[in-house]
Amino acid sequence: MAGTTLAQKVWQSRTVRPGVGDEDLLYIDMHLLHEVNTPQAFDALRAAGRTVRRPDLTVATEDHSTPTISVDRYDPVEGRRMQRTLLRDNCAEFGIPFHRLGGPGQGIYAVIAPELGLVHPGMTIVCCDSHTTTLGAFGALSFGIGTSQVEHVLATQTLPKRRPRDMRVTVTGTLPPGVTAKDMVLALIGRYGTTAGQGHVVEYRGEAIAALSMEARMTLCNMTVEMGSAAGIIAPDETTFAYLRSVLGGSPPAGEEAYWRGFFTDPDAVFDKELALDAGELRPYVSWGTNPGQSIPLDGRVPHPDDFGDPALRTAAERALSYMDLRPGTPMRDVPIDVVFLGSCTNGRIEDLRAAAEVLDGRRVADGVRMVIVPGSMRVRRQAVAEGLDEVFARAGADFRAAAGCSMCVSLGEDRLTPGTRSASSGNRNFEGRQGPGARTHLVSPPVAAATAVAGRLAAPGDL
Ligand SMILES: CC(C)[C@H](C(=O)O)[C@@H](O)C(=O)O
Ligand code: SF4
Repeated sequence: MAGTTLAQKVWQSRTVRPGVGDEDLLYIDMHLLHEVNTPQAFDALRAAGRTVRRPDLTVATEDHSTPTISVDRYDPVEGRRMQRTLLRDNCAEFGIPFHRLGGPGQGIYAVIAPELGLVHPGMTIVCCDSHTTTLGAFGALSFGIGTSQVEHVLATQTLPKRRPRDMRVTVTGTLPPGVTAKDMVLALIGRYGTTAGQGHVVEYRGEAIAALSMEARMTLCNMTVEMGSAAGIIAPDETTFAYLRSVLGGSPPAGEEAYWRGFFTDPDAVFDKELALDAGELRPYVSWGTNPGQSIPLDGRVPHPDDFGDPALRTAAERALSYMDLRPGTPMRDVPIDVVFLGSCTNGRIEDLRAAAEVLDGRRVADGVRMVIVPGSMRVRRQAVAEGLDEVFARAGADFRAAAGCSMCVSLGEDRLTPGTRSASSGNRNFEGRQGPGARTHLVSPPVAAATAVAGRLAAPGDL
């Protein structure tokens, strides 16, 4: 019999009842909540007269619709105020720990969970958010769920789920300097498409993965969902254990680390699908279209719809070029940018801010360009200030926000772009209207975001 994959090992260890129909009943080790998509779940819970089964395994934060200019800024939009009030009240009623805007542990759910030491190898983690895949970087099985599933997990701490298939992406070689995990994942989706991972948990392995920091691994797993995947996962190694020791404040409880070390793929395990990538070949990537798969190297040119053999891809390219107002053949480096956004659960962690600061140090954001930097969490913000990055940003003329949240990654709060504005964003989605109706988004890495702000057009640090 073939060996077992990492994802299957976690799955098997968390199955409380196999084969409920075509689904297994999984135990959920950590349930994260934010203000979007949760009020209805609490209403349903109340209506059924139920309580929250394990409030101690549930953690809430406000992140999506919150202001970032200051932690106590009044939000004039009633719907947004209401959403936040409901989360706060629901958490108080059911005894769920809640991280209020500006609180020391507050930030984007996927950024704070690892910082708070809530994410360990072998866990099952869910949240009402597609980018929950981020946390697979720790060797956990971590996936997004819908509102009715949120209710189920709140009530029972379990979730019926069909077992996903196994896919593996092997990344060999070494990333060239200035090329990041963001470029790796944009290249992967650009090459294999936005449905390549459908129905699969994607395990990343290979020397290029082993060389990545935890932050970079989170970037990679974060965008794995943009490949259509159910989850991304990376086997824990010394890098993982060192991170866990640092957030847990010393050594983990006795026996814990030995348990974590059991979560790896057996050498003879068989995957349903395998892809490969050579990190050594990669360059900075940038999206030109309206889905993350429409990405090419920054030194490339805007493609022509006729370049796509598949009629569906051709039609999508035509539509994207029209929305993005781009002409085929234009060098990507010639595309001027109005706004640069650095932040999000993809690239709003301390390493991302450091990478941008390195580029911005001693330089200025170009005239007519606005650069907004939003920390992924208050902890990230404190660390950035401790390292003096706030001063680098201020000297460069960038706007480093006081409060943490999703901000301009999505336009659910007051941070949004006006129609026709073209942005370089370190987020993960470039869908039509993502940053505001009619706004045009180019996905980039943090160093490219910073270099673009300085150049006023899409650029890599080497171009400055
Ligand atoms: C609002 C939320 C449900 C959504 C998600 O599921 O990912 C958002 O975070 C996003 O990135 O589009
Ligand atoms: S930062 Fe962006 S991608 Fe991440 S949870 Fe918020 S809106 Fe979604």
